Amino acid sequence: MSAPALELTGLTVDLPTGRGLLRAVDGVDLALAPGEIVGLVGESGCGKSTLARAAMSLLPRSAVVTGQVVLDGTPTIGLDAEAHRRLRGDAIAMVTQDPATSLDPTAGIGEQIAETVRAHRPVGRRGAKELAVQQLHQVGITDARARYDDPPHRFSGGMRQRVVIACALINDPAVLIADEPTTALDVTIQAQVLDLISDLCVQRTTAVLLITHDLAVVAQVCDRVAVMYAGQIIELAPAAELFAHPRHPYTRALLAATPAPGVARGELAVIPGEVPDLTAPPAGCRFADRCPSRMPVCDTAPPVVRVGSDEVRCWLHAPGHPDAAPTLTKDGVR
Ligand SMILES: Nc1ncnc2c1ncn2[C@@H]1O[C@H](COP(=O)(O)OP(=O)(O)OP(=O)(O)O)[C@@H](O)[C@H]1O
Repeated sequence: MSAPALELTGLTVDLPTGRGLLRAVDGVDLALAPGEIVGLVGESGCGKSTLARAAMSLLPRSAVVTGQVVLDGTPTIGLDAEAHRRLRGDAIAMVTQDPATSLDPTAGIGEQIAETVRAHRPVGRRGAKELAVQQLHQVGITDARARYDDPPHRFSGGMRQRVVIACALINDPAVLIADEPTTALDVTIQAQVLDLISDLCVQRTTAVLLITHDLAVVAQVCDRVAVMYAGQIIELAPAAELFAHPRHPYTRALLAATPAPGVARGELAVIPGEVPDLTAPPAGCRFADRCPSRMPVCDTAPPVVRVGSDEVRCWLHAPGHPDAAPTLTKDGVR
C-alpha cells in the first residue's frame, strides 16, 4: 500500500475559551490514501472544521496542538509560518462552501489561478496562463480563454465553485479538504460539482477529506466515512459498509435523521439532546446521555474498540463485555 497522503496520529486540539480549554479534537487517528475520498460527518460543533484547520495549519495561534499531522510524508506540526504557507496550495488545498473566501472579487478568474501557479512553481507568465486555461477547461469552463479576465461575479454559483476547484487543484496537491463544498448550491448543481471533485481527484490521485452534514453527499462519492462526535472519531468504515451496517448508535441516529427523497425538512428525525460541553467532557462515552442503548459501563469508562480495520468506539461492540451482553439483540447489533 502506498504511503498516506495525509496521516493524523493522536491529534488533539485545545482551544482557549472563557470557561477554560475546550478540547475540540481529541486523539484522532486517521489516514487518507492517495486518491481516496473520506467523508467526515457529524453534527455541528463536533470538531470537523477544527480537524480540517489542523490539517491545513490554519488554527489560531492560541490553539494547543499535540499528536502528529503528516502531509505527503512531511510532519507539519512545529514548522514555521513560511513552510506552512508553502504547503498550502502546494501539498494541501481547501474548497469551502463560499467561493468568496477563496476568490478575489475584483480580479479575473484566470489570473487568480495563474497567480497560484506562480506562487508555487517556477513558471513564467505565459506558461502560467496556459496552465490556468487548461485547468479551467478541465473543470468544465469551456470558453476559458474568452472569459479569462471575467471576475467571479460574472459566473453562476456552480461555475464559481468550479473556478475555486480549478484554483485548489492547479498545483496537484496531495490532499484536498472540501468543507461543505456544495451546501450553497442548487440541488441539481450539487451532484455535478461533487462528481467533478470526485473525478478530478481520483484521476490525479489527490486524497479528499469531504466534510459535510449531508449523508447523501457521502453516499454519492466517498470511499470511507469517519463519523465524528464531540471531538472524537466514533466510527470509521467503508461507505457501503457504514450505510448497510451502522454500528455506533450515534451513526444510526444520524442515518435516521437523514431525509429520504421527497421528505420535507420538518419531518426529519432529530437526535434528542446536545453535544456535551467540550471544556468538561464526560468521563465515559460522550454519547451516553443521548444513547438509546446506554449501559452502566458507558457512564464510567471511555470505550476504545476496534473491529478489524474499521473502528467503532462503543461498549456495545466490546466482545464479551459483561455489561454489553444484555442489550445486544435489541436493534440488530452484529
Ligand atoms: N476559535 C475557537 N475558539 C474557541 N472554541 C472554538 C473555536 N473554534 C471552534 N471552537 C469550538 O470547538 C468545537 C468544535 O467546533 P468546530 O467548528 O470544529 O465543529 P464543526 O463540527 O466543524 O461544526 P460545524 O459543522 O458547525 O462547522 C465547538 O465547541 C466550537 O464552539
